Amino acid sequence: MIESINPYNLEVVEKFKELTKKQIDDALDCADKRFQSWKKVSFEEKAKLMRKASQELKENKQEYAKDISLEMGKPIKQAIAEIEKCAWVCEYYAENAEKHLAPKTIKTDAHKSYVSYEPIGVVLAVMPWNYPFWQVFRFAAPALMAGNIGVLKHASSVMKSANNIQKVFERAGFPDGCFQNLVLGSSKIEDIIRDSRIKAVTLTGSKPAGGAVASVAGEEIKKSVLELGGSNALVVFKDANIDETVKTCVQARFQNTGQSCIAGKRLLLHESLAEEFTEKFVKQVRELKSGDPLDEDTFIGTLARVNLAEDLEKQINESVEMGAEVLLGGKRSDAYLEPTVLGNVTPEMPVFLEETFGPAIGITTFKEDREAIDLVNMSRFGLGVSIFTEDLDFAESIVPEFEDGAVFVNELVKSDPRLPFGGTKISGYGRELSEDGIKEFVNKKTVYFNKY
Ligand SMILES: NC(=O)c1ccc[n+]([C@@H]2O[C@H](COP(=O)([O-])OP(=O)(O)OC[C@H]3O[C@@H](n4cnc5c(N)ncnc54)[C@H](O)[C@@H]3O)[C@@H](O)[C@H]2O)c1
Ligand SMILES: O=CCCC(=O)O
Repeated sequence: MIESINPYNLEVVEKFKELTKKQIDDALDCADKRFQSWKKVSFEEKAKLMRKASQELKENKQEYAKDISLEMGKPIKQAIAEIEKCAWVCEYYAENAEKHLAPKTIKTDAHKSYVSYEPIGVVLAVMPWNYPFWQVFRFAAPALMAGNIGVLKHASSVMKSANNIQKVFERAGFPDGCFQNLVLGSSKIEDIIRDSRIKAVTLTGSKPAGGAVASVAGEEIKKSVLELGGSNALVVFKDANIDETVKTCVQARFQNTGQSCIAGKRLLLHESLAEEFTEKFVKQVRELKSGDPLDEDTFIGTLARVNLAEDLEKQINESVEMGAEVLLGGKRSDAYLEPTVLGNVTPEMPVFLEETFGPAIGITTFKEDREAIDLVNMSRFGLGVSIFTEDLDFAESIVPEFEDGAVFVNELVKSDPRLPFGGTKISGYGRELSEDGIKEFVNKKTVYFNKY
């Protein structure tokens, strides 16, 4: 059985029976058969269904959000915002997919030559628990609009949300088999990737999971997209607007109780403003309200599982043993970890070197701009970086210096359906969202006409 456990009170939310071999086979058959008809459906018809999915999400956001909060401890207001963002991505692709995938004429010596973007078939999505709806919708909306079929292997701890996502597409009127949730543990993934009915795989999650999935896909010569972890830096240069930057950095680190791949996890402060900034930052973090995720006023919930809070506590304790100073928090109770701020953090410490997936941040100071850039690039991760300065020309001049998939100036790194999203280095490869995202799982077919 697969279990969802409420991390706030440790009660079982629901149990789910894993699919049998025969049920998996039937689901893949259904998906494969559906592809034969779905690939011929017009953009207009697909867009109509995708807009219905958006409507369904908006009309029932409370119901879906409550299950997210119960399964992984996300504060309810943030869970509702997640559902609203899913509605947005559905609308975005309903509106733009046809434009993104319009054939592209290329002038050559041919009578006519162009590239057409065609669906490839059934795509497996292996997804994490931190944004149980959003991670899936940002794959599913473009995939379905491109004419592909989606099968989902979600994190075991959010299986109710996974079933709810299938329900959204069913309620919207998508034909059977367009999108199915497979109730499975990760040990079954290898066989599914190797199945000839699966044409490609996308994984959002950790490096070990990404490596395991990509190796199998590689052996089978199947396309993969990996959206993995991050350890984004928040770099505050000496001329930054301190009050605005403090607010943005608190959001960047502590929203979703710190469980976001693109959260700002390393705070790099110019030494000239470090004292004032740290004082204001710690004050605002202290004011964040922890509590029951179902309470509208709660901003910090629990982590999604007790072991995740234990892992983070260990990273904090080891960093403290190496010389970091606890400026706030640091204590854990079951899946709850106090919002934590550490000072005197150096690059050898776990909170700098590793990804910290929860409400904790380490502060490191720098003297020279070059030193800040080097500290950012020192990370093995490369998802994104936020830089804060009033001098936009300076900001623009250093953008090429960063090795990350995204640079945000005076803003936290965030995902937006209109912009490509993805990383470099061990944060993965490929892009989601925007035109780049929808073009990951299509056959870019070269068409060439000669005329005798
Ligand atoms: N880049 C992004 O967009 C992004 C977004 C969210 C989370 N993440 C990352 O995800 C991690 C947290 O999520 P998580 O704990 O659910 O990650 P995880 O890697 O443990 O799990 C992600 C998914 O992969 C599956 N999985 C795990 N091990 C596997 C294996 N060996 N073979 C096949 N499948 C396997 C899981 O069952 C789950 O469905 C963090 O590192 C975070 O940064 C990245
Ligand atoms: O966890 C990573 C993705 C979060 C987001 O897209 O906002």
